[in-house]
Amino acid sequence: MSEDFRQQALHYHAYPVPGKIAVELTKPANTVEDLALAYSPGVAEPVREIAQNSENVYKYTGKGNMVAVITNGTAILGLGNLGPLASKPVMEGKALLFKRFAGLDSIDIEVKHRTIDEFVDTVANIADTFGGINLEDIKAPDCFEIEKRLIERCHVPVFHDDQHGTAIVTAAGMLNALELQGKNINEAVIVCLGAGAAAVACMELLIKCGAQREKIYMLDRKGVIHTRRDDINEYKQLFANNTDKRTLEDVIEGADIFVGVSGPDLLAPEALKLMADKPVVFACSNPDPEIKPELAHAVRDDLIMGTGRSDYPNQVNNVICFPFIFRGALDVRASEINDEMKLAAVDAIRALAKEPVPAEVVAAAGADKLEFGPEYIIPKPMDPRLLPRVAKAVAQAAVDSGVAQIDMPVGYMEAK
Ligand SMILES: NC(=O)C1=CN([C@@H]2O[C@H](COP(=O)(O)OP(=O)(O)OC[C@H]3O[C@@H](n4cnc5c(N)ncnc54)[C@H](OP(=O)(O)O)[C@@H]3O)[C@@H](O)[C@H]2O)C=CC1
Ligand SMILES: CC(=O)C(=O)O
Ligand SMILES: [Mg+2]
Repeated sequence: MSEDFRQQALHYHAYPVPGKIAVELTKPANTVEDLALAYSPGVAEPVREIAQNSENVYKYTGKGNMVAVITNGTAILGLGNLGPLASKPVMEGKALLFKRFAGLDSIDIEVKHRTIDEFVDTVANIADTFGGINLEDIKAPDCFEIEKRLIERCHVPVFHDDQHGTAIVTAAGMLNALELQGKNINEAVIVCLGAGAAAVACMELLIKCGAQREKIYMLDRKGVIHTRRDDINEYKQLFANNTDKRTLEDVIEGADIFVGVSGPDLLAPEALKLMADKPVVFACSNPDPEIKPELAHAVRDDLIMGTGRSDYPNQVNNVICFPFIFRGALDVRASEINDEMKLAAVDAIRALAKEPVPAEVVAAAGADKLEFGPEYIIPKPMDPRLLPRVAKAVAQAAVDSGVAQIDMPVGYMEAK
């Protein structure tokens, strides 16, 4: 990152007011009459209504349009465990994206805790305040247990974005990229560098989309995860491959797919050269990918490449999912975000990439043209069609799979 860009980023966050989000009022609060309605005595009326029937909270408060972004700061992007306070700009960033792309109000909550029990208790005890809980940047394996226990305890959808948001976008982009490369996910040999939150969820969803578990080679800091290792947790164990291969160089030879959800600059150009013809390389580590696109393209001209960043083509980043999946889930008051909803999001994102792109999106992307192909496998985050398409598909899937607690709103997303 250049010094100039670093200064720009710091300036953006500091001015004209510190941070990226604030609270806005939705009702007038100017006169004595306004205050009598907003506060005492008027506020007592919705209190009584909600106390009588808890569903009224959706009628009289902002709960149904509010998502909490909650973290402990243990896996901030690819920067690692820098603690709750340092994670705040990222969490405010997620809140900004919820509002900008899906009109959802969102607040960041950074939790200091000693044990998993303490974190789960903290979140479960405040969960009813919100329409949904977006867990963010919590390291593996803790994130798996935390999410499972919160889903059991909370009455609103709980979704760990780094797992499922990333997996949905990766699957959508991957299926499109493979189609362009003339390859089939069922036969693809897959290397996944990283064995944490994003890695495990991405590989599980690719398997649901047709990938074969035994053709996946997952690696952590110690190398390939294989059946003779005795130092792996139960989540890595699911990907223990019965192989003699031990290093990235061993497994990447002849591989069709590389998914990087690990850290910066971990894929050497020499290793990339060993992949099969027409490979797909998603170097998703943020802010610095496993290999820079310019380096990758310099050594191969037959690859399709994606990164997590906005400033390269093919941004494989959970921003293309989380605002829209929560919009759909909240609008039918889904009790959870299930596999049917996740797969509906994959299909909707995939399909949109194949449609002609509106001129304003092309302009906002700073591109001359955007057309389904190696440099455009996935929609741009600022594509306004993502909201109606993904939210509607997700809401419909929630209704069809029986987790929606209200009917699909009449004409839902049709005007958009
Ligand atoms: N583009 C996107 O939308 C997203 C990108 N990401 C990126 O993915 C990365 C991981 O995030 P997340 O899964 O949440 O974090 P976790 O902490 O849960 O997992 C990190 C994983 O990366 C592995 N790893 C770290 N360094 C190396 C290395 N040198 N060699 C091999 N493996 C390594 C760790 O290995 P070990 O288990 O041995 O510690 C661990 O398995 C981050 O860079 C993040 O920015 C994450 C979510 C979304
Ligand atoms: C994009 C994101 O959520 C991450 O890198 O952690
Ligand atoms: Mg994240």
